[in-house]
Amino acid sequence: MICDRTAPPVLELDDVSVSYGGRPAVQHASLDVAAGELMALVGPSGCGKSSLLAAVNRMADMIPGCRVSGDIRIDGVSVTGQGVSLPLLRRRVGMVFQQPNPFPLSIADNLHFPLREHGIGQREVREPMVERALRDVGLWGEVAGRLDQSALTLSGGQQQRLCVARAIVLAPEVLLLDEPCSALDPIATASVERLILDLKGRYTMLMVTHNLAQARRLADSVAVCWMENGCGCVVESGQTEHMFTTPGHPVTRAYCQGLAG
Ligand SMILES: Nc1ncnc2c1ncn2[C@@H]1O[C@H](COP(=O)(O)OP(=O)(O)OP(=O)(O)O)[C@@H](O)[C@H]1O
Repeated sequence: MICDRTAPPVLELDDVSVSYGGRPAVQHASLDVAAGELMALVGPSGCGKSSLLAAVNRMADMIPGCRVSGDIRIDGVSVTGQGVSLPLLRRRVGMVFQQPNPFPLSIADNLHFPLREHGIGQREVREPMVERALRDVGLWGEVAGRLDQSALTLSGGQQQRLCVARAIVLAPEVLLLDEPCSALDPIATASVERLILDLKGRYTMLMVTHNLAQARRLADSVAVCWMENGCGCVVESGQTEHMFTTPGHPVTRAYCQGLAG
């Protein structure tokens, strides 16, 4: 599947603001991510990129003093209200963090664990799901003979690909990636970038990156966050090549050409 911009977006952020202890961090952010699209969220440090990701999967709910307003919809249904099941939301929205963070369990159990947590109790049902996820991230050939070994014995790039496998084993509708390569060396970065390219079209992804060249290499679309009046905002979003070659906003022009930020 190629990303389909004619269909209604899978992920919508509609006038989203996030504050901590009453202090605004990001205000009035609106974004649409189409089915199968990879959108890169770029911008200087502190302009609220991670806060927006935390609003989508409601990790923000766990941060004392953090308040999110506006609406976030997945497949047209709001995920911001009181009645939303957070376990179900976490199943629908996978997340990969900057630092590879496999559980201190075996390679296989890193994937069995979330499946068990979400009620898939029978090992014989889980096993093919685990294998499929490991194949999807290109790890199966590397780990098939050592599934019982600790995940911590894997290299950094393998650990991050395992974390992607853990995020997709539950077949989420949306995948959030928070600087997924920034803690990796160039070789591991290349392997994770190849994986992200491979997942494009199959998952709807929102990825924070500081690496503009990476955003240009990987993303279908780019949203630029910026600080205005001491608070983060999204100044412009659009298709990647347009954002790098003919952006509409002077901030985008300066940032994407490396003149600011
Ligand atoms: N748990 C928190 N408590 C208080 N303030 C926070 C918290 N998390 C983030 N902030 C503040 O919110 C603002 C936005 O931070 P956020 O981490 O979302 O920005 P970012 O663009 O992702 O930055 P970076 O690129 O450095 O990761 C910053 O001023 C930050 O200090």
